[in-house]
Parts: sequence; structure tokens; C-alpha cells
Amino acid sequence: MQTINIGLLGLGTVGSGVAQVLRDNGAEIARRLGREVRISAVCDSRAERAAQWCPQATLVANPMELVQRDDVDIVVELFGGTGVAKDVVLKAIESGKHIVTANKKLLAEYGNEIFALAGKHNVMVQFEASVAGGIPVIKALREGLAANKIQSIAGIINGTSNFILTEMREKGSTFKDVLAEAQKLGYAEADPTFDIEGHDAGHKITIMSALAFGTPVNFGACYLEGISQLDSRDIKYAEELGYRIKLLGITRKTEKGIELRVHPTLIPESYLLANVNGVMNAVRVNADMVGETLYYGAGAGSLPTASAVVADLVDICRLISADRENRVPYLAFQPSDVQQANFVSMDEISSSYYLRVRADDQAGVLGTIATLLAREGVSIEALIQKAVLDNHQAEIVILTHHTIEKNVKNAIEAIESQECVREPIILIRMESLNG
Ligand SMILES: NC(=O)C1=CN([C@@H]2O[C@H](COP(=O)(O)OP(=O)(O)OC[C@H]3O[C@@H](n4cnc5c(N)ncnc54)[C@H](O)[C@@H]3O)[C@@H](O)[C@H]2O)C=CC1
Ligand SMILES: N[C@@H](CC=O)C(=O)O
Ligand code: NA
Repeated sequence: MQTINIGLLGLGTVGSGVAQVLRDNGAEIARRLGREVRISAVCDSRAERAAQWCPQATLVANPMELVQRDDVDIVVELFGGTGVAKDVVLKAIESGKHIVTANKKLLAEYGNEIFALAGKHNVMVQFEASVAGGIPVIKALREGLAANKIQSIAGIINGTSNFILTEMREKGSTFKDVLAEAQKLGYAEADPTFDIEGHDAGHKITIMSALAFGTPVNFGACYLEGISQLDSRDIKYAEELGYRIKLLGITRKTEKGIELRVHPTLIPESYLLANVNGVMNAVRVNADMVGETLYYGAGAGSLPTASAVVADLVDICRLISADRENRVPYLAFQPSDVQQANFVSMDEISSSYYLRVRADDQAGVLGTIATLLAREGVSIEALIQKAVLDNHQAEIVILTHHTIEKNVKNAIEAIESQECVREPIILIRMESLNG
């Protein structure tokens, strides 16, 4: 049986998972593939990891050397980050090696450069593990939905944030404790700021947006707002109103251009997405022919992510001898048909909104707020006084109908300038998930 040799960069959470999958399921994979997949060389600054996970492989100290070795057919990059990882991926491509990576930051920020170089050297770059871990959503976008014009994608695509939100809601745990737990379980990024400030979800929705709409990757166009500032009161109030708050990555093609954004979002509790809990991810795609499809599974963790990495290895092994035109294009569309697009600014997006206002508990306040909203054309779906506080203040929660964000922001500015309003107003976007 022919052997395909892998050079593995990184034996951390995901890399050790890849070693385990190939060790435990290698025979099953060979039965599917008709070839044996073997890790021939590894690189990790923690040399003991290599002895533990890949005793049969050659330990190579210099990653630049590893990616040029003759006994490496495919390079699997699981270092993370955009420093050494970027340099070694570019060097591997120049050396004619196919690439598998789980590194969404690298692809969202440097994907255009990487895919251009890969095209020049006729090598494949596979990245299923980079978005929604073990869920085959890249496969769905690049291949399964190829007959469709995609209209929108909305996804829970950061396992760490979803784990934190779930534990806070279900157990009343504190943000800090749950984040530490997510780090211990191997879900969080090396720098967990990327998880909680929305960057990681931004990297992932940027990649999916490019695949869906046939544009270059454009992380700079993505609006980012994470969960670190979310107040547990809003989680509670949302629940009382029949909603859950989730960190969503959203991209949508509209008449104005492409919306690309990440932010906490109120979702009606009856929706499937609202019931995706813990580290699980889910991606909902709306497309013109098939309608709505939903992809659900583990979005992080050692073995689920490794499952996606190894599936990419299988794909490459199958296509290794195929002509360029018989391979799946990097960004789902032929490189010559990948086109720049206009991205919609946040002021111009249309959504409905949850607003929380803290104001003096006195006659006329509700009327003033309603008047100032109406002046900007923002119509109210519900307005509820949630709590009267000791200091003669009240908390008012407002749900608006769909409107342009600029209008809501103008109204907020006017309301905040009223003497009776004591604190900045909390704004959380809502998602009806229609198209
Ligand atoms: N942990 C998860 O659940 C998921 C991670 N990913 C991505 O997979 C990649 C790897 O993530 P993890 O395995 O969690 O990270 P990790 O931090 O657990 O593992 C990285 C490993 O690479 C080694 N390493 C890094 N730079 C090196 C260098 N320059 N020279 C030698 N060794 C080096 C480290 O010693 C470490 O063992 C990242 O891009 C991450 O975003 C993607 C999906 C899920
Ligand atoms: N840190 C990421 C890991 C997977 O991409 C997450 O929490 O989702
Ligand atoms: Na995936």
C-alpha cells in the first residue's frame, strides 16, 4: 500500500489529537483511502510531546527544515498565530508541499497571499478545522452548496464564548472562572482575548464570507464585538423576554453590499441556534435553492478538531494526482472569478435591537424615551420597566422593530443627553434569522 508522509508542526491540543486519530483509526482510514497516512516528521519546541505522541517520527528542531524534507508530502500546520506559522506555510508552499491548517487567524489575515502562492506552485491548501472545529462546514460551503447562491450565514463559531455564556446562564458561574475552565479544557486560543473579544469568531466568519460570496478574505471589514462587556443582567432579562444571548458571526449579502460582523445577539429561545450550548458550534446557511441548512457539532477540542484535520489529509491524498482544474478552488470560486465587494458599514445595517436604559424613576421618563426613539423613526415592539432600584432609578428594557443602526444610535445619543438618564445605554442586536 502506498504511504503518504506527513510533516506535523505543533503537538499541542490539536496536534496531539491528530496523532491520536491516526494511531487509533489509521487502519480504518487506510481502508477508505487505499493508502496509509503516516506522520514521518514532527516539530514542537516541547520535545517531550514528540516522544509521547509520535515516537516513530523524526523530531526536527527547525520547522523551516521540516517543510523542505523529501520524506514530507503534506505539511500540517498546528503552531497557531501568524509569526513562524506564516513563514513556514509560505516556505512549505514554495517547496511544493500541500498544506493542512487549523489556523483561522493566518487565513483570515493572510489567506489571499497564501492562496495566490499556492496557486502558483500548484499545491492544495485545506482548512476544514479552521472554522467550527470538527463540523464539515467548509466542505459544505465549498462543495455541498455549490449549486446555490448563498444569501446569509449566521453561526455560533467560538466554542469558548459559547461555553462561557452557557455556564453563566445555567449555573450562574462567573465569567473569569468559566474562562479558566475553557482554557484548561483546551478550547481557548493561546491568547484568550481572541475568543472573548470576538476576534476568533471574526476570523471564522471572514473565511466563510469569502467562500460564500466569492470575495477575497477581508478581515479588516469585519465588525468585532465580544462578550467581555456583557452584563449577566442582560442575559437574565433576555431570558425573561424569551431570548438567549449568543455570540454570533453573521455575514449577509444585501443590496447595499456584504454585511460582516460578530457581536452578542438576542435569539428567540425557540430557535435551534438558541439551544446550542457549551463548546458546541452551529452554522446556519441560507441559500437560494436548498433554503436553510444547519451544521452542528463540536467547535473546539482535541479530537473533534483533529477529525477535521485528518479529513483534509484524506481529501488531499485523493486529489494529489488530479490536475489543477479537478481540485476544489481554495475560496470555492475559480481564482480569476474571486471579486472584490463592498462591505456595509455598521451604521447602515438593518436589525432589531434590545436597549437597556437606567433612568430616574419619575413621571414622564418613558414618554421622553419613546418620543426620542420615534423622532429617529425607531418603532418600539416592547417596552418594559424591569426593576426599580434603591436610588429611585429604574431599568427600562426596550425591544425595537427592524431599523437602520444609525437611527438607533442617534436616538441613543439623544436619550443619553437627558438629565434623567444616568448611565450609557446598553445596546444588543437581535437576530430574526430571516435570510
Ligand atoms: N484548540 C482548539 O480547540 C482548536 C484550535 N484551532 C487552531 O489550531 C491551532 C493549534 O491550536 P492548539 O493545538 O490549541 O494550540 P496549542 O498551543 O495547544 O499547540 C501549539 C503547539 O505548537 C508548538 N509551537 C508553537 N509554535 C512553535 C514554534 N515556533 N516552534 C516549535 N513549536 C511551536 C507549541 O509548543 C504547542 O505544543 C491554532 O491555530 C488554533 O487556532 C482550531 C480549532 C480548534
Ligand atoms: N478557541 C476556539 C477554538 C476553535 O477554533 C474556540 O473556542 O472556538
Ligand atoms: Na470545520
